[in-house]
Order: sequence, then structure tokens, then C-alpha cells
Amino acid sequence: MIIDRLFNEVEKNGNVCVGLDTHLDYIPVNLKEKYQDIDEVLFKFNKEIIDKTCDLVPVYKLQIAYYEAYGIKGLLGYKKTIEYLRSIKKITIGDIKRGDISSTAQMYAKAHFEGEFEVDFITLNPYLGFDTLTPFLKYIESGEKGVFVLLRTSNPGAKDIQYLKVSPKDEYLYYIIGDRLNEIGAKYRGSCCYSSIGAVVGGTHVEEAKEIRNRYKNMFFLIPGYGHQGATGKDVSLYLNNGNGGVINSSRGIITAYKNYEDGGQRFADYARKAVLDMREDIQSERGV
Ligand SMILES: O=c1ccn([C@@H]2O[C@H](COP(=O)(O)O)[C@@H](O)[C@H]2O)c(=O)[nH]1
Repeated sequence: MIIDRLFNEVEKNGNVCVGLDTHLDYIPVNLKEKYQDIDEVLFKFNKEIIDKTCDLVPVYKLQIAYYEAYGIKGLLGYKKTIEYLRSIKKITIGDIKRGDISSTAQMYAKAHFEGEFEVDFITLNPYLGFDTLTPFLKYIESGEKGVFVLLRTSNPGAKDIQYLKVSPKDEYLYYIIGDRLNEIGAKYRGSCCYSSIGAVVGGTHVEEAKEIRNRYKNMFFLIPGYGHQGATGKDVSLYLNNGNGGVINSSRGIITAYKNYEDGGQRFADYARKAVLDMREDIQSERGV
């Protein structure tokens, strides 16, 4: 199952998920000058970062907005990147945050679990209701695909809706979501004991971390918020379980790390590697590894 593959990759390579949120402003001028087409610029930048980090990380996440924003050529850059990652057997997360009525969700599933934009995991937004997840289940059942559903996000506005107290137990709304996902996900657990239905849990809020980790023992977490949004190794470690059970995303903190160095433009991929190594150490030091 895909979740067992991810679990094993984490055992081998640690928890860092490199976020390829590739804005053209993040790409050094010297690289942009070499290629005419946007898809090539995006892909070449991503490829250099992937080649320099793939022995250190279990998974890559591409936030699709960064590619959609550049139109057809941008999406071609997305396609080339995920194809490359899959060709070197790295696990891919398409951060697409979709969620719609089931007839439309069926087409989202086809779009991102088959064909030109095929990835291993996608992110979903459950706020239209749990029936919106149904079209994805046949892919999850095949063992080849998984999803991360938004549970409690990393942004300050998470408090606006996700923290509303809801009857009958007067608990935060995100627990209602989590409990139901846990039930649905029980059918799709791998031998690692985690389900291929995982959750997105922002690492920036720590007060409820222990409760969330304990309550959802069989749920694998995608944890954004490290670095640029302020979460530290200590914060994100609260969402792990013996060093596994989650991957921690950093996008700007890794792909723009080169901007802190004078020779960064020439060596952006080396500095991305350094940022991954520093992040791994920061997380592992919390476990005393
Ligand atoms: O709660 C959430 C869910 C998703 N994200 C995504 O993660 C990355 C974070 O980027 P950084 O540059 O490391 O801040 C980005 O793709 C978001 O869309 C999130 O931040 N929080």
C-alpha cells in the first residue's frame, strides 16, 4: 500500500517533505536566462533541487497553484516535475485541496490519480461533506493512492471555522472531521498501522498537538508550517510517533534558502540540500537521535 511505502521511506530518509512551490520570483536570474519557456524554467529549477535532495527525503509536495498561475506552460512544468519524480521512484503529493459534489469529485480523482497529472497522494478539503470523499475511495482501495484531508490547518484563520465548538460534545469542529476520517480510514490501514486516508495538521498550533496525536493513532499526518510560518522542530515533533507517522513540509524555507548566501544564485540546489539537512537535524534532535 502507498502508506506503507511512505512509512518505509520515512524510516529510511526522515520526515522532511520538500515543497516545490515554485514561483518564478524564487528562481535565480541566471537559470531563468538559460531557458525560454516557463515549463522548462520551472522544471529545470525543480529537477536540480530534486537531484540534490532525493537521497535525504521521503516525499515531495507540489502546490498546484504555483503552476496554474502560469497557465498551460505552468501546468506543463507541473506535469514534467511529477513525471520525473515518479521516474526516480520518489513519492509525490499533489497539494490540490479539492472538494466538491461527488460527480465533480469523480473528475478530480480521475484528473489527479490517473493521466498526465497522476500523483501518489492528493490533499482534499472536506468542508462540503464526507460524501465528497467517496469518488476517491476506489483509488485508495486499490492500494496505490492516498489522500491527506484538511483537519486543522496552519494559518491563523484556522481559528475562524475549524475551532468552532460543535454539539453534541461541544468539541472543536476539526475533531468531528477527524473522528469521521478515522472511521472511514480504518478500512484502508496498511501493515505499518497507518491509514492511506491521512490528515493535514498545521505544525504552527501546538496546544492541541498531544491530543490530536493520541486521538488519531492510526492517522498519518502531513504537517505544514515549518520554517517560514514559524513552526520549529520541537513543535512539529509533537505530531510524530516514534519519529514516524508524519511528514513535515517546508517549501520557501528550502527552495529559497539560497537567497541568504552571496553565491546563492549559482548554488541554489546546494543550499536547498543544506536547508534539508538542517531541518532534519532540527527535527531529529527533538528525539535525541
Ligand atoms: O494548513 C496548511 C495546508 C497546506 N499548506 C501548504 O503548505 C505549504 C507551506 O509553504 P511554506 O513556504 O513552507 O510556508 C504551501 O504549499 C501551503 O499551501 C499550509 O501551509 N498550511
